Amino acid sequence: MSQQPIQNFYKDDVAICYGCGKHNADGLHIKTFWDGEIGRSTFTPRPEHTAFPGFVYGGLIASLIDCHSIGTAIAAAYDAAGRAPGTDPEITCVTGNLNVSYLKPTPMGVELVLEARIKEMGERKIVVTCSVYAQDVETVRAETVAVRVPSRMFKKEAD
Ligand SMILES: CCCCCCCCCCCC(=O)SCCNC(=O)CCNC(=O)[C@H](O)C(C)(C)COP(=O)(O)OP(=O)(O)OC[C@H]1O[C@@H](n2cnc3c(N)ncnc32)[C@H](O)[C@@H]1OP(=O)(O)O
Repeated sequence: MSQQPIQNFYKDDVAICYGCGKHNADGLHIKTFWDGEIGRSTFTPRPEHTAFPGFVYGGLIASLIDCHSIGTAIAAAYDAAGRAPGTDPEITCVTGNLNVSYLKPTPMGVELVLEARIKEMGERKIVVTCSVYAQDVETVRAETVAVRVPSRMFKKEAD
């Protein structure tokens, strides 16, 4: 298991994503630990992340899956290239498609565990599956299409 989350290797000037940017003070700070096979993440929803009494808002869960799956895709792509994360040329992805199935209501008050796996590793398209567990019960399952893009896509025109 990597000691550092892949998000620690995102360049400082672009690390402002609401879901996973280390420089977004109001963000969720989602962290992805890749062990060569599975991307793991944990998150404990806060009271403001409630949908209805006792259960987690689905949009929050989709956000967790989104950034964790993109992080898993990026970490796996560095692995597939035989390179350490953060080495140049930088590998960057965005979400092309995010498909989420809510299998059961997800309870508040417990740590959620996310496990993501690579289903397909293409030149540009990386398909990632992700399950969310609450106390070992799978409550959500998703499939994400991560698309590799040039890192300049993250820069503003003026930069
Ligand atoms: C490290 C620092 C990071 C730092 C930054 C950290 C980022 C955290 C990211 C959080 C995640 C987000 O929320 S990202 C924000 C939300 N997402 C976006 O805004 C993306 C908006 N969409 C786009 O920009 C574009 O549509 C792209 C880049 C996704 C694709 O456009 P394109 O570049 O023209 O792609 P194209 O050549 O047609 O296709 C390339 C391959 O991807 C597939 N593909 C393309 N689009 C899709 C799609 N929507 N759904 C399924 N599959 C698709 C194609 O079938 C093809 O597969 P094949 O033929 O190769 O097999």
